[in-house]
Amino acid sequence: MAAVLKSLVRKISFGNSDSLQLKHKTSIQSDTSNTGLEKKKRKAGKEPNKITVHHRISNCNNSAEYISDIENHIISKLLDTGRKGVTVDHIEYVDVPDIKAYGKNVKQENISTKLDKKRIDRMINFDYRYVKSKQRTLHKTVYKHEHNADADKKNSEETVDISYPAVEVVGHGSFGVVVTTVLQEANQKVAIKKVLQDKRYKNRELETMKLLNHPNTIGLKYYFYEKDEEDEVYLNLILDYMPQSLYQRLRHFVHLKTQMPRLEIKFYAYQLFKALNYLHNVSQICHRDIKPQNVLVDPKTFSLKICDFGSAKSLKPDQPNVSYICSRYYRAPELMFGATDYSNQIDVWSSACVIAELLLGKPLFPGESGIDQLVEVIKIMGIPTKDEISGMNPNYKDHIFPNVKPVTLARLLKGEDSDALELLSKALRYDPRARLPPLQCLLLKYFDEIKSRGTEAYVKAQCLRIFDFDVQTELGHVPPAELSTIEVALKQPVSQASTSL
Ligand SMILES: Nc1ncnc2c1ncn2[C@@H]1O[C@H](COP(=O)(O)OP(=O)(O)OP(=O)(O)O)[C@@H](O)[C@H]1O
Repeated sequence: MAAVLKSLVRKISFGNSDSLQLKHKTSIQSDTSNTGLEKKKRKAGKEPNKITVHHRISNCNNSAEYISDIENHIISKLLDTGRKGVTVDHIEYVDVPDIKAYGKNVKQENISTKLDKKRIDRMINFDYRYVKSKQRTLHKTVYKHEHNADADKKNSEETVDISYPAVEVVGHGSFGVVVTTVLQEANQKVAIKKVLQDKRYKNRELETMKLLNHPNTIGLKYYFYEKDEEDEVYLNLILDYMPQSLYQRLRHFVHLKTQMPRLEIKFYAYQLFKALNYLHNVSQICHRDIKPQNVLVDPKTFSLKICDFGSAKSLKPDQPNVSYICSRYYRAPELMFGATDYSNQIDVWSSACVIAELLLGKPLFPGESGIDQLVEVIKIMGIPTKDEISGMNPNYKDHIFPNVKPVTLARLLKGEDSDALELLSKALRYDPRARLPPLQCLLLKYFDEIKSRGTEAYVKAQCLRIFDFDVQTELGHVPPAELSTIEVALKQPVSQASTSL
Protein backbone atom coordinates (compact mmCIF):
# COMPACT_ATOMS: atom_id res chain seq x y z
CA MET A 1 0.00 0.00 0.00
CA ALA A 2 2.88 2.34 0.76
CA ALA A 3 3.93 2.16 -2.88
CA VAL A 4 0.47 3.21 -3.99
CA LEU A 5 0.49 6.03 -1.51
CA LYS A 6 3.84 7.25 -2.66
CA SER A 7 2.70 7.32 -6.24
CA LEU A 8 -0.25 9.57 -5.62
CA VAL A 9 0.26 11.85 -8.55
CA ARG A 10 -1.78 14.87 -9.38
CA LYS A 11 -1.44 17.17 -12.32
CA ILE A 12 -1.78 20.86 -11.76
CA SER A 13 -1.88 23.13 -14.71
CA PHE A 14 -1.37 26.84 -14.49
CA GLY A 15 -0.92 29.61 -16.96
CA ASN A 16 1.27 32.69 -16.86
CA SER A 17 0.15 36.14 -17.80
CA ASP A 18 1.00 39.68 -16.81
CA SER A 19 -2.58 40.71 -16.89
CA LEU A 20 -4.83 39.47 -14.18
CA GLN A 21 -6.79 36.40 -14.86
CA LEU A 22 -7.72 35.75 -11.32
CA LYS A 23 -11.08 37.38 -11.55
CA HIS A 24 -12.18 34.54 -13.79
CA LYS A 25 -14.25 31.96 -12.08
CA THR A 26 -13.15 28.59 -13.35
CA SER A 27 -14.45 25.25 -12.32
CA ILE A 28 -12.67 21.98 -11.76
CA GLN A 29 -12.48 19.94 -14.90
CA SER A 30 -10.91 16.60 -15.54
CA ASP A 31 -10.23 17.79 -19.08
CA THR A 32 -9.62 21.48 -19.73
CA SER A 33 -9.90 21.33 -23.49
CA ASN A 34 -13.63 21.86 -23.50
CA THR A 35 -14.16 24.32 -20.68
CA GLY A 36 -15.81 27.60 -21.51
CA LEU A 37 -12.76 29.46 -20.26
CA GLU A 38 -10.37 27.50 -22.42
CA LYS A 39 -12.57 27.99 -25.48
CA LYS A 40 -12.76 31.74 -24.77
CA LYS A 41 -8.99 32.01 -24.39
CA ARG A 42 -8.37 30.08 -27.59
CA LYS A 43 -10.84 32.24 -29.49
CA ALA A 44 -9.18 35.41 -28.27
CA GLY A 45 -5.78 34.01 -29.19
CA LYS A 46 -4.75 34.44 -25.56
CA GLU A 47 -3.89 30.88 -24.68
CA PRO A 48 -1.60 31.37 -21.67
CA ASN A 49 1.76 29.78 -21.49
CA LYS A 50 0.66 26.45 -19.96
CA ILE A 51 2.71 24.63 -17.41
CA THR A 52 1.78 21.30 -16.02
CA VAL A 53 3.09 20.41 -12.61
CA HIS A 54 3.19 16.78 -11.66
CA HIS A 55 2.78 16.85 -7.97
CA ARG A 56 3.82 13.88 -5.95
CA ILE A 57 2.30 13.58 -2.52
CA SER A 58 4.08 11.25 -0.15
CA ASN A 59 1.27 10.96 2.33
CA CYS A 60 -2.16 12.39 2.60
CA ASN A 61 -4.76 11.88 5.28
CA ASN A 62 -7.70 13.86 4.07
CA SER A 63 -8.84 16.14 1.32
CA ALA A 64 -8.02 19.34 3.23
CA GLU A 65 -4.47 18.19 3.78
CA TYR A 66 -4.19 17.12 0.19
CA ILE A 67 -5.35 20.48 -1.14
CA SER A 68 -3.13 22.38 1.24
CA ASP A 69 -0.21 20.28 0.05
CA ILE A 70 -0.94 21.22 -3.55
CA GLU A 71 -1.33 24.88 -2.64
CA ASN A 72 2.01 24.98 -0.87
CA HIS A 73 3.58 23.25 -3.84
CA ILE A 74 2.24 25.81 -6.29
CA ILE A 75 3.36 28.69 -4.13
CA SER A 76 6.88 27.37 -3.72
CA LYS A 77 7.00 26.87 -7.51
CA LEU A 78 5.99 30.49 -7.95
CA LEU A 79 8.63 31.62 -5.51
CA ASP A 80 11.27 29.60 -7.30
CA THR A 81 10.46 31.12 -10.66
CA GLY A 82 9.58 34.60 -9.41
CA ARG A 83 6.38 34.44 -11.44
CA LYS A 84 3.53 36.85 -11.03
CA GLY A 85 -0.04 36.81 -12.23
CA VAL A 86 -0.53 33.09 -12.28
CA THR A 87 -3.84 31.39 -12.54
CA VAL A 88 -4.48 27.83 -11.58
CA ASP A 89 -6.69 26.57 -14.37
CA HIS A 90 -7.62 23.16 -13.22
CA ILE A 91 -6.67 20.19 -11.14
CA GLU A 92 -6.64 16.90 -12.89
CA TYR A 93 -6.99 13.59 -11.13
CA VAL A 94 -4.56 11.12 -12.53
CA ASP A 95 -4.65 8.28 -10.13
CA VAL A 96 -7.12 7.08 -7.56
CA PRO A 97 -5.24 5.31 -4.83
CA ASP A 98 -6.17 4.00 -1.44
CA ILE A 99 -5.43 6.57 1.16
CA LYS A 100 -4.22 6.07 4.66
CA ALA A 101 -6.42 7.86 7.12
CA TYR A 102 -5.06 7.91 10.63
CA GLY A 103 -3.37 4.57 10.22
CA LYS A 104 -6.30 2.84 8.50
CA ASN A 105 -6.59 2.12 4.82
CA VAL A 106 -9.59 3.91 3.45
CA LYS A 107 -10.80 3.19 -0.04
CA GLN A 108 -10.95 6.55 -1.80
CA GLU A 109 -12.53 5.26 -4.96
CA ASN A 110 -13.90 8.57 -5.95
CA ILE A 111 -11.58 11.16 -4.52
CA SER A 112 -13.00 13.93 -6.68
CA THR A 113 -16.35 13.71 -4.91
CA LYS A 114 -14.66 13.55 -1.53
CA LEU A 115 -12.63 16.69 -2.13
CA ASP A 116 -14.10 19.84 -0.79
CA LYS A 117 -15.14 21.63 -3.97
CA LYS A 118 -15.32 24.98 -2.21
CA ARG A 119 -11.72 24.69 -1.18
CA ILE A 120 -10.59 23.74 -4.68
CA ASP A 121 -12.56 26.63 -6.14
CA ARG A 122 -10.92 28.91 -3.62
CA MET A 123 -7.52 27.70 -4.65
CA ILE A 124 -8.30 28.06 -8.33
CA ASN A 125 -9.49 31.60 -7.78
CA PHE A 126 -6.88 32.42 -5.18
CA ASP A 127 -4.90 35.56 -5.71
CA TYR A 128 -1.32 34.44 -6.24
CA ARG A 129 -0.24 37.87 -7.47
CA TYR A 130 1.61 38.98 -4.44
CA VAL A 131 3.73 35.90 -4.16
CA LYS A 132 6.99 37.56 -5.11
CA SER A 133 10.53 36.45 -5.74
CA LYS A 134 12.62 35.34 -2.76
CA GLN A 135 15.54 37.57 -3.68
CA ARG A 136 14.37 41.15 -3.09
CA THR A 137 14.54 43.23 0.03
CA LEU A 138 11.36 45.15 0.74
CA HIS A 139 11.31 48.54 2.47
CA LYS A 140 8.13 49.71 4.14
CA THR A 141 6.91 52.50 6.35
CA VAL A 142 4.64 50.84 8.84
CA TYR A 143 2.46 51.69 11.83
CA LYS A 144 4.09 50.50 15.00
CA HIS A 145 1.66 48.87 17.37
CA GLU A 146 2.40 49.38 21.04
CA HIS A 147 -0.23 48.13 23.38
CA ASN A 148 -1.25 50.67 25.94
CA ALA A 149 -2.53 49.13 29.13
CA ASP A 150 -4.22 52.38 30.04
CA ALA A 151 -7.65 52.07 28.43
CA ASP A 152 -8.08 55.85 28.31
CA LYS A 153 -4.97 56.35 26.26
CA LYS A 154 -5.07 55.34 22.63
CA ASN A 155 -2.61 52.77 21.37
CA SER A 156 0.30 54.60 19.80
CA GLU A 157 0.34 54.72 16.01
CA GLU A 158 3.73 56.19 15.16
CA THR A 159 5.29 55.10 11.89
CA VAL A 160 8.70 53.48 11.51
CA ASP A 161 10.69 52.18 8.57
CA ILE A 162 11.39 48.49 8.31
CA SER A 163 12.97 46.26 5.70
CA TYR A 164 12.89 42.55 5.15
CA PRO A 165 13.84 40.08 2.48
CA ALA A 166 10.90 38.79 0.51
CA VAL A 167 9.23 35.93 1.85
CA GLU A 168 8.56 32.30 2.50
CA VAL A 169 4.92 31.29 2.46
CA VAL A 170 3.91 29.32 5.54
CA GLY A 171 0.20 29.17 5.19
CA HIS A 172 -2.85 30.58 3.60
CA GLY A 173 -6.52 30.53 4.23
CA SER A 174 -9.65 31.99 2.80
CA PHE A 175 -8.66 35.58 3.35
CA GLY A 176 -4.99 35.83 2.56
CA VAL A 177 -1.47 34.58 2.64
CA VAL A 178 0.83 34.29 5.63
CA VAL A 179 4.55 34.59 5.03
CA THR A 180 7.51 34.57 7.36
CA THR A 181 10.55 36.78 7.14
CA VAL A 182 13.15 38.50 9.30
CA LEU A 183 12.95 42.20 10.05
CA GLN A 184 16.46 43.39 9.32
CA GLU A 185 16.55 46.30 11.79
CA ALA A 186 15.80 44.14 14.81
CA ASN A 187 16.94 40.81 13.36
CA GLN A 188 13.56 39.52 14.41
CA LYS A 189 11.62 36.69 12.82
CA VAL A 190 8.01 37.62 12.11
CA ALA A 191 5.00 36.40 10.21
CA ILE A 192 3.15 38.73 7.83
CA LYS A 193 -0.50 38.09 7.18
CA LYS A 194 -1.74 39.84 4.07
CA VAL A 195 -5.47 40.24 3.58
CA LEU A 196 -7.55 41.99 0.98
CA GLN A 197 -9.10 45.00 2.64
CA ASP A 198 -12.71 45.85 1.94
CA LYS A 199 -12.56 49.65 1.67
CA ARG A 200 -16.08 50.01 3.05
CA TYR A 201 -15.28 48.48 6.42
CA LYS A 202 -12.76 48.73 9.21
CA ASN A 203 -10.80 45.51 9.37
CA ARG A 204 -12.13 43.75 12.44
CA GLU A 205 -9.08 41.53 12.75
CA LEU A 206 -6.80 44.58 13.04
CA GLU A 207 -9.12 46.27 15.53
CA THR A 208 -9.23 43.08 17.61
CA MET A 209 -5.50 42.52 17.51
CA LYS A 210 -4.90 46.06 18.76
CA LEU A 211 -6.77 45.11 21.93
CA LEU A 212 -4.70 42.03 22.69
CA ASN A 213 -1.69 41.79 24.93
CA HIS A 214 -1.17 38.33 26.35
CA PRO A 215 1.60 35.71 26.09
CA ASN A 216 -0.88 33.17 24.72
CA THR A 217 -2.36 35.30 21.95
CA ILE A 218 -0.35 36.20 18.88
CA GLY A 219 0.99 39.75 19.16
CA LEU A 220 0.64 42.49 16.55
CA LYS A 221 3.92 44.33 16.02
CA TYR A 222 3.30 46.54 12.99
CA TYR A 223 0.81 46.92 10.20
CA PHE A 224 0.73 48.63 6.83
CA TYR A 225 -1.46 48.94 3.78
CA GLU A 226 -0.41 48.54 0.19
CA LYS A 227 -2.14 48.77 -3.17
CA ASP A 228 -1.69 46.53 -6.15
CA GLU A 229 -1.82 47.45 -9.82
CA GLU A 230 -5.58 47.10 -9.76
CA ASP A 231 -5.94 49.57 -6.91
CA GLU A 232 -6.99 46.85 -4.51
CA VAL A 233 -5.88 47.62 -0.94
CA TYR A 234 -4.19 44.95 1.15
CA LEU A 235 -3.69 45.09 4.88
CA ASN A 236 -0.48 43.51 6.16
CA LEU A 237 -0.35 42.46 9.79
CA ILE A 238 3.19 41.90 11.05
CA LEU A 239 2.90 39.33 13.85
CA ASP A 240 4.95 37.39 16.38
CA TYR A 241 6.39 34.37 14.64
CA MET A 242 5.61 30.86 15.85
CA PRO A 243 7.21 27.78 14.28
CA GLN A 244 4.17 25.52 13.84
CA SER A 245 0.43 25.20 14.11
CA LEU A 246 -1.04 22.50 16.34
CA TYR A 247 -2.36 20.95 13.14
CA GLN A 248 1.18 20.58 11.79
CA ARG A 249 2.50 19.38 15.14
CA LEU A 250 -0.14 16.65 15.34
CA ARG A 251 0.46 15.59 11.72
CA HIS A 252 4.11 15.08 12.66
CA PHE A 253 3.16 12.43 15.21
CA VAL A 254 0.47 10.89 13.02
CA HIS A 255 3.01 10.41 10.24
CA LEU A 256 5.42 8.80 12.67
CA LYS A 257 2.53 6.61 13.83
CA THR A 258 3.13 7.69 17.41
CA GLN A 259 1.13 9.70 19.90
CA MET A 260 1.79 13.26 20.90
CA PRO A 261 3.39 13.11 24.38
CA ARG A 262 0.68 13.48 27.01
CA LEU A 263 2.66 16.09 28.93
CA GLU A 264 3.05 18.22 25.81
CA ILE A 265 -0.73 18.07 25.27
CA LYS A 266 -1.24 19.16 28.87
CA PHE A 267 0.93 22.24 28.38
CA TYR A 268 -0.98 23.20 25.25
CA ALA A 269 -4.36 22.57 26.89
CA TYR A 270 -3.40 24.75 29.86
CA GLN A 271 -2.29 27.67 27.73
CA LEU A 272 -5.32 27.34 25.47
CA PHE A 273 -7.71 27.75 28.40
CA LYS A 274 -5.52 30.48 29.87
CA ALA A 275 -5.75 32.36 26.57
CA LEU A 276 -9.54 31.90 26.53
CA ASN A 277 -9.82 33.20 30.08
CA TYR A 278 -7.98 36.33 28.95
CA LEU A 279 -9.94 36.76 25.71
CA HIS A 280 -13.34 36.23 27.31
CA ASN A 281 -12.84 38.19 30.51
CA VAL A 282 -10.23 40.83 29.79
CA SER A 283 -10.61 41.65 26.09
CA GLN A 284 -14.27 40.53 26.15
CA ILE A 285 -13.76 38.77 22.86
CA CYS A 286 -14.97 35.45 21.56
CA HIS A 287 -12.52 33.95 19.06
CA ARG A 288 -15.19 31.94 17.19
CA ASP A 289 -12.75 29.86 15.14
CA ILE A 290 -10.62 27.81 17.52
CA LYS A 291 -9.15 24.87 15.57
CA PRO A 292 -5.71 23.23 15.40
CA GLN A 293 -4.72 25.44 12.45
CA ASN A 294 -5.36 28.57 14.52
CA VAL A 295 -3.34 27.50 17.53
CA LEU A 296 0.39 28.08 17.07
CA VAL A 297 3.03 26.34 19.13
CA ASP A 298 6.74 26.08 19.66
CA PRO A 299 7.48 22.37 20.20
CA LYS A 300 10.83 23.22 21.83
CA THR A 301 9.38 25.25 24.67
CA PHE A 302 5.74 24.06 24.46
CA SER A 303 4.61 27.66 24.32
CA LEU A 304 1.29 28.35 22.63
CA LYS A 305 -0.40 31.35 21.04
CA ILE A 306 -3.84 31.59 19.49
CA CYS A 307 -3.88 33.25 16.05
CA ASP A 308 -6.39 34.30 13.38
CA PHE A 309 -8.73 36.80 14.95
CA GLY A 310 -10.54 37.26 11.64
CA SER A 311 -13.78 35.79 13.05
CA ALA A 312 -13.42 37.17 16.59
CA LYS A 313 -16.15 39.35 18.00
CA SER A 314 -17.19 41.00 21.21
CA LEU A 315 -20.53 39.32 21.95
CA LYS A 316 -23.17 41.55 23.47
CA PRO A 317 -26.09 39.85 25.29
CA ASP A 318 -28.74 41.90 23.48
CA GLN A 319 -27.27 41.66 19.98
CA PRO A 320 -27.69 38.58 17.76
CA ASN A 321 -24.68 37.00 16.10
CA VAL A 322 -24.45 34.77 13.05
CA SER A 323 -24.52 31.06 13.84
CA TYR A 324 -22.67 30.02 10.67
CA ILE A 325 -19.22 30.61 12.12
CA CYS A 326 -16.47 28.32 13.39
CA SER A 327 -14.93 25.45 11.39
CA ARG A 328 -17.19 22.43 11.22
CA TYR A 329 -15.43 19.80 13.39
CA TYR A 330 -15.02 22.31 16.20
CA ARG A 331 -18.47 23.93 16.02
CA ALA A 332 -20.35 24.05 19.31
CA PRO A 333 -23.76 22.32 19.23
CA GLU A 334 -25.73 25.52 19.97
CA LEU A 335 -24.42 26.88 16.65
CA MET A 336 -25.71 23.75 14.90
CA PHE A 337 -29.05 24.41 16.59
CA GLY A 338 -29.04 27.84 14.97
CA ALA A 339 -28.55 29.89 18.17
CA THR A 340 -27.80 33.55 17.58
CA ASP A 341 -27.50 34.48 21.26
CA TYR A 342 -24.60 32.15 21.95
CA SER A 343 -21.87 32.99 24.44
CA ASN A 344 -18.07 32.89 24.67
CA GLN A 345 -18.51 29.27 25.77
CA ILE A 346 -18.50 28.20 22.10
CA ASP A 347 -14.71 28.59 22.32
CA VAL A 348 -14.58 26.14 25.24
CA TRP A 349 -16.33 23.48 23.15
CA SER A 350 -13.93 24.06 20.24
CA SER A 351 -10.90 23.92 22.53
CA ALA A 352 -12.07 20.65 24.07
CA CYS A 353 -12.44 19.24 20.53
CA VAL A 354 -8.87 20.33 19.78
CA ILE A 355 -7.53 18.69 22.96
CA ALA A 356 -9.46 15.48 22.24
CA GLU A 357 -7.99 15.49 18.72
CA LEU A 358 -4.46 15.74 20.14
CA LEU A 359 -5.19 12.75 22.39
CA LEU A 360 -6.88 10.66 19.72
CA GLY A 361 -4.69 11.63 16.76
CA LYS A 362 -7.81 12.36 14.72
CA PRO A 363 -10.78 14.72 14.93
CA LEU A 364 -13.28 13.88 17.66
CA PHE A 365 -16.36 14.86 15.63
CA PRO A 366 -15.43 14.61 11.93
CA GLY A 367 -18.72 15.66 10.36
CA GLU A 368 -18.83 15.60 6.59
CA SER A 369 -21.45 18.32 6.34
CA GLY A 370 -23.18 20.82 8.60
CA ILE A 371 -25.96 18.40 9.50
CA ASP A 372 -23.67 15.38 9.69
CA GLN A 373 -21.66 17.31 12.28
CA LEU A 374 -24.54 17.08 14.74
CA VAL A 375 -24.88 13.37 14.00
CA GLU A 376 -21.18 12.89 14.83
CA VAL A 377 -21.66 14.68 18.14
CA ILE A 378 -24.76 12.64 18.99
CA LYS A 379 -22.92 9.41 18.14
CA ILE A 380 -20.55 10.07 21.03
CA MET A 381 -22.42 12.36 23.41
CA GLY A 382 -25.88 10.85 23.02
CA ILE A 383 -29.12 12.65 22.23
CA PRO A 384 -29.42 15.97 24.11
CA THR A 385 -32.17 16.16 26.71
CA LYS A 386 -35.03 18.64 26.40
CA ASP A 387 -33.32 20.90 28.95
CA GLU A 388 -30.04 20.73 27.09
CA ILE A 389 -31.77 21.65 23.83
CA SER A 390 -33.46 24.55 25.53
CA GLY A 391 -30.06 25.65 26.95
CA MET A 392 -28.64 25.65 23.44
CA ASN A 393 -31.57 27.28 21.66
CA PRO A 394 -34.94 27.71 23.40
CA ASN A 395 -36.58 28.43 20.03
CA TYR A 396 -35.58 25.12 18.53
CA LYS A 397 -38.72 23.09 17.93
CA ASP A 398 -37.59 20.37 15.58
CA HIS A 399 -36.74 17.46 17.89
CA ILE A 400 -36.12 14.49 15.62
CA PHE A 401 -32.83 12.77 16.28
CA PRO A 402 -31.26 9.55 15.04
CA ASN A 403 -31.80 6.75 17.50
CA VAL A 404 -28.23 5.80 18.37
CA LYS A 405 -26.59 4.22 21.36
CA PRO A 406 -23.80 6.68 22.23
CA VAL A 407 -20.20 5.51 22.12
CA THR A 408 -19.50 7.81 25.11
CA LEU A 409 -16.38 9.84 25.74
CA ALA A 410 -15.31 7.39 28.45
CA ARG A 411 -15.14 4.49 26.00
CA LEU A 412 -13.45 6.60 23.35
CA LEU A 413 -10.79 7.76 25.81
CA LYS A 414 -10.42 4.52 27.73
CA GLY A 415 -6.63 4.54 27.28
CA GLU A 416 -6.35 8.01 28.84
CA ASP A 417 -6.19 8.86 32.51
CA SER A 418 -9.44 9.74 34.23
CA ASP A 419 -8.37 13.38 34.70
CA ALA A 420 -8.27 13.94 30.93
CA LEU A 421 -11.75 12.43 30.71
CA GLU A 422 -12.96 14.72 33.51
CA LEU A 423 -11.69 17.80 31.65
CA LEU A 424 -13.26 16.81 28.35
CA SER A 425 -16.57 15.73 29.78
CA LYS A 426 -16.89 19.01 31.71
CA ALA A 427 -15.93 21.12 28.70
CA LEU A 428 -18.06 19.17 26.20
CA ARG A 429 -21.49 19.77 27.71
CA TYR A 430 -24.38 20.38 25.35
CA ASP A 431 -25.75 23.16 27.51
CA PRO A 432 -23.26 26.05 27.28
CA ARG A 433 -24.23 27.18 30.79
CA ALA A 434 -23.11 23.80 32.16
CA ARG A 435 -19.85 23.89 30.20
CA LEU A 436 -16.95 24.75 32.47
CA PRO A 437 -15.57 28.30 31.97
CA PRO A 438 -11.87 28.47 31.03
CA LEU A 439 -10.60 29.51 34.47
CA GLN A 440 -12.43 26.60 36.11
CA CYS A 441 -10.86 24.24 33.55
CA LEU A 442 -7.42 25.38 34.73
CA LEU A 443 -8.25 24.26 38.27
CA LEU A 444 -9.03 20.67 37.29
CA LYS A 445 -6.89 17.77 38.49
CA TYR A 446 -5.73 17.14 34.91
CA PHE A 447 -3.28 20.04 35.32
CA ASP A 448 -1.87 18.99 38.71
CA GLU A 449 1.05 17.26 36.98
CA ILE A 450 2.48 20.55 35.71
CA LYS A 451 1.91 22.24 39.08
CA SER A 452 3.87 19.68 41.09
CA ARG A 453 6.99 21.37 42.41
CA GLY A 454 10.35 19.74 41.90
CA THR A 455 9.38 18.02 38.66
CA GLU A 456 10.81 18.74 35.22
CA ALA A 457 7.32 19.64 34.07
CA TYR A 458 7.10 22.26 36.80
CA VAL A 459 10.43 23.80 35.75
CA LYS A 460 9.19 23.97 32.17
CA ALA A 461 5.95 25.54 33.34
CA GLN A 462 7.90 28.13 35.35
CA CYS A 463 10.01 28.98 32.28
CA LEU A 464 6.80 29.61 30.38
CA ARG A 465 5.47 31.58 33.37
CA ILE A 466 2.14 29.90 32.85
CA PHE A 467 1.13 30.30 36.50
CA ASP A 468 1.53 34.08 36.37
CA PHE A 469 -1.90 35.66 36.34
CA ASP A 470 -2.56 39.36 36.48
CA VAL A 471 -4.94 39.74 39.41
CA GLN A 472 -6.46 43.01 38.16
CA THR A 473 -7.23 41.74 34.69
CA GLU A 474 -7.07 37.96 34.25
CA LEU A 475 -8.62 37.36 37.67
CA GLY A 476 -10.64 40.58 37.67
CA HIS A 477 -13.94 38.71 37.18
CA VAL A 478 -13.40 36.39 40.18
CA PRO A 479 -15.65 37.26 43.17
CA PRO A 480 -13.41 38.79 45.90
CA ALA A 481 -14.37 36.08 48.39
CA GLU A 482 -12.96 33.37 46.10
CA LEU A 483 -9.93 35.23 44.83
CA SER A 484 -7.27 34.04 47.26
CA THR A 485 -8.38 30.38 47.05
CA ILE A 486 -8.32 30.49 43.28
CA GLU A 487 -4.97 32.27 43.19
CA VAL A 488 -3.41 29.53 45.31
CA ALA A 489 -5.12 26.73 43.39
CA LEU A 490 -3.87 28.11 40.09
CA LYS A 491 -0.29 27.73 41.28
CA GLN A 492 -0.30 24.37 43.00
CA PRO A 493 -2.18 21.09 42.94
CA VAL A 494 -5.65 21.53 44.38
CA SER A 495 -5.03 19.06 47.23
CA GLN A 496 -1.97 21.03 48.38
CA ALA A 497 -3.84 24.28 47.93
CA SER A 498 -6.67 23.20 50.16
CA THR A 499 -4.33 21.98 52.91
CA SER A 500 -2.51 25.30 52.91
CA LEU A 501 -5.69 27.31 53.37
N1 LIG B 1 2.20 34.38 13.48
C1 LIG B 1 2.35 33.28 12.74
N2 LIG B 1 3.50 32.59 12.76
C2 LIG B 1 3.67 31.48 12.00
N3 LIG B 1 2.71 30.96 11.20
C3 LIG B 1 1.54 31.61 11.14
C4 LIG B 1 1.29 32.80 11.89
N4 LIG B 1 0.04 33.21 11.65
C5 LIG B 1 -0.49 32.31 10.78
N5 LIG B 1 0.40 31.35 10.46
C6 LIG B 1 0.18 30.20 9.55
O1 LIG B 1 -0.71 30.59 8.52
C7 LIG B 1 -1.93 29.81 8.59
C8 LIG B 1 -3.10 30.69 8.22
O2 LIG B 1 -3.18 31.78 9.13
P1 LIG B 1 -4.57 32.46 9.49
O3 LIG B 1 -5.49 31.40 10.04
O4 LIG B 1 -4.35 33.65 10.35
O5 LIG B 1 -5.08 32.89 8.03
P2 LIG B 1 -6.57 32.90 7.44
O6 LIG B 1 -6.46 33.43 6.07
O7 LIG B 1 -7.47 33.61 8.36
O8 LIG B 1 -6.90 31.31 7.44
P3 LIG B 1 -8.33 30.57 7.47
O9 LIG B 1 -9.22 31.21 6.50
O10 LIG B 1 -7.97 29.13 7.10
O11 LIG B 1 -8.83 30.65 8.89
C9 LIG B 1 -1.95 29.25 10.02
O12 LIG B 1 -2.66 28.02 10.10
C10 LIG B 1 -0.47 29.04 10.30
O13 LIG B 1 -0.03 27.82 9.72
